[in-house]
Amino acid sequence: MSESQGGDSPPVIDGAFARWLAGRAGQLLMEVRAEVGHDDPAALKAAGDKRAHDFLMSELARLRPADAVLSEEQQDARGVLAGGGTRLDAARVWIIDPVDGTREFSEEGRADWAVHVALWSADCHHPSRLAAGAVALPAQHRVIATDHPPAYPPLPVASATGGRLRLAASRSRPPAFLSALAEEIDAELVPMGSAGAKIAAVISGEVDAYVHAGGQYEWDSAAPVAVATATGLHASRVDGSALEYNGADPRLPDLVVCRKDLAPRLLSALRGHLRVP
Ligand SMILES: Nc1ncnc2c1ncn2[C@@H]1O[C@H](COP(=O)(O)O)[C@@H](OP(=O)(O)O)[C@H]1O
Ligand SMILES: [Mg+2]
Repeated sequence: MSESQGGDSPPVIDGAFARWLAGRAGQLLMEVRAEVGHDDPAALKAAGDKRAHDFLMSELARLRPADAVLSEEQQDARGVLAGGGTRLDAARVWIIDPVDGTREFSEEGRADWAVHVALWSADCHHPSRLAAGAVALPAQHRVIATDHPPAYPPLPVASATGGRLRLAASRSRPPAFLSALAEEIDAELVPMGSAGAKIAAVISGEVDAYVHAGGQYEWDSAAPVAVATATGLHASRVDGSALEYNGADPRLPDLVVCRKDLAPRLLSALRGHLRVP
């Protein structure tokens, strides 16, 4: 059931639970799209955000009551949890983005938007401490998750035949240096919405890498980074340092996700574009 929406009853194992939760929120978002329509994009965005957020929050409260949650709508690290303490004292924190690629969600025909559900655990040995994660891509009819990580991506045809690399980039806010970087490594830019959809495109081998800088938050990348890492891909800050989650400040402004073979070349090229303090 690795690409399915999950079964009917909520799974006990966290990775399968993340898949179940993200898949169900995705189904709700498809219903919202059908009900509200695309005539008023702002109304559709607001309705989708609310329906998916309310569903994720109520299911997490019902099925994982002892865990904390970090989401776009609930990011205050100092907010006291039901059992006492704050998110920063919690052993387990769900990092969720009810709709990633909100703009694309509101645009008719676009499939580059996602639901993100990740679990940060103080006990996890990986530097990111992401113990589980799922990315639902409802309009692509798939959910990818850490319980059954997707296979390591094949070389995209262009790369395998010596053609240009393909770099996924934000449609609206690509890093200022990206065009120069792409030229330097002979890559073409592939504009796409949603961090989750872009990382899913790296995982499937549709593109070679996703590079972002200039602003983003933990919920934009936690779930897809959990899946990419479980798949065996490289995921780091653009300076090569580790991605860390559940910080007091949820800003996590940059990242690069790519195949392991490409990481040294991409990080070396990126170094030339980073401002050294
Ligand atoms: N410069 C920036 N500052 C803050 N958030 C940014 C950003 N660039 C991208 N993001 C966020 O990262 C996600 C993917 O962006 P993009 O589609 O442009 O690649 C979006 O999340 P949301 O859709 O959840 O708001 C977007 O808001
Ligand atoms: Mg987002």
